[in-house]
Amino acid sequence: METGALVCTAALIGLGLYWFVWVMGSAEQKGKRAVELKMGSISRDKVQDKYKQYWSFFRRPNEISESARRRRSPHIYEWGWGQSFHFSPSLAGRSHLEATRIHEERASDLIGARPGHRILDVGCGVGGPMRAIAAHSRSNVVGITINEYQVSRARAHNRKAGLDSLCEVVCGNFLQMPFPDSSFDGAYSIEATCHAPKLEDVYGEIYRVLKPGGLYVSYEWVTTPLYRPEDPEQVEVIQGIERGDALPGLRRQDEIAQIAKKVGFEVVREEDLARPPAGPWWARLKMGRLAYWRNHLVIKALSFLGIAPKGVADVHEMLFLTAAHLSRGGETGIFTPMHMILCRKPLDNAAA
Ligand SMILES: C=C(CC[C@@H](C)[C@H]1CC[C@H]2C3=CC[C@H]4[C@H](C)[C@@H](O)CC[C@]4(C)[C@H]3CC[C@]12C)C(C)C
Ligand SMILES: C[S@@+](CC[C@H](N)C(=O)[O-])C[C@H]1O[C@@H](n2cnc3c(N)ncnc32)[C@H](O)[C@@H]1O
Repeated sequence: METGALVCTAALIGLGLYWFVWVMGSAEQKGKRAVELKMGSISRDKVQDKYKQYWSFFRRPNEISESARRRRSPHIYEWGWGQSFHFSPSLAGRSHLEATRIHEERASDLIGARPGHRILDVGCGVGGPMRAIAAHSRSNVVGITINEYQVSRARAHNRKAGLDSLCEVVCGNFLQMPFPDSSFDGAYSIEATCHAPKLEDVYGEIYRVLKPGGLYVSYEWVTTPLYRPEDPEQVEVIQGIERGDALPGLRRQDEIAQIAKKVGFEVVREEDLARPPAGPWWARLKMGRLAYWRNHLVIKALSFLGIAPKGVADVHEMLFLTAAHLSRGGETGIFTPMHMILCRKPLDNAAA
């Protein structure tokens, strides 16, 4: 390349990086530097290995190690999406942040969280929902996540938001929770229990730690009755979602209540919150198409310059593809990430 062209290219990359890293900041925290971009709790030199391990998981799902599962959630989510790792119906005249908060407060209202209550957040991520619910209900929220990096992020965000007296975060497996029986007044899970290989295992644990009479609400990722497993195009979409989001396999909508009942819950209400008149939850993914390309180019440049760890660009590309599968699943109505189920642990009859 000629010297002039080289200088121009370098200047363009430099300007682009400056604009993105210092001017744009993250989805939720303007001014945060993209150079802080790292892959959850994975050290920078291991990102590429973990990316390969991630794909091999789909060939040998039973062999994935505990440490690999702990490290699956990438920091790209927080950087590109915000502190709440879930979808919400879009609302006319409201920002994504507002729509997200409203979707979270709805869960809090459904379980009747109030001051003095001890509420469990199953699979709490970096705590976006936990802070919204604690602030809205003034209840004490205890979150559990298997990802150590998320625990430290969630605790830091709680302190920063001045909510650390109401919010507590525990590192642990929601299939074997370190809590005594009947120790919570209510519980919720937002787009997290889809990670459990067997839903009855996590629902059984939630049932155990809830007090009799306590309510539990979950927003589940499921295929809808519109899904036709004999249609190869639809299968490609559903498998793309499962692969891209490291899921053990999506459940059918009609399986959820059966499983809840099987572990002992009474099912109070069930509703797909994505159905009209709800606005499309996937709109946010579609609207960001330009932004994906911008992020992609910057990540490529950061990797090339050695600022971002190797493998981030691969993860980003995989997420880009996943976003297309998710949007398609939403548009065709064969998939929903917000099948709401509200359950109650029956009152202890023996004690009555
Ligand atoms: C509930 C889960 C996570 C759901 C979502 C929070 C994430 C699913 C797909 C993710 C993303 C896709 C595209 C990325 C984009 C290419 C990048 O430039 C910026 C980040 C994305 C928008 C990213 C953000 C998080 C998701 C929407 C699963 C794990 C059960
Ligand atoms: C998509 S994120 C949703 C996070 C959060 N509910 C939110 O909406 O921001 C899924 C969460 O489930 C957690 N998770 C997955 N498997 C888990 C397990 N076996 N035990 C505890 N947490 C788990 C992940 O670490 C992550 O925090």
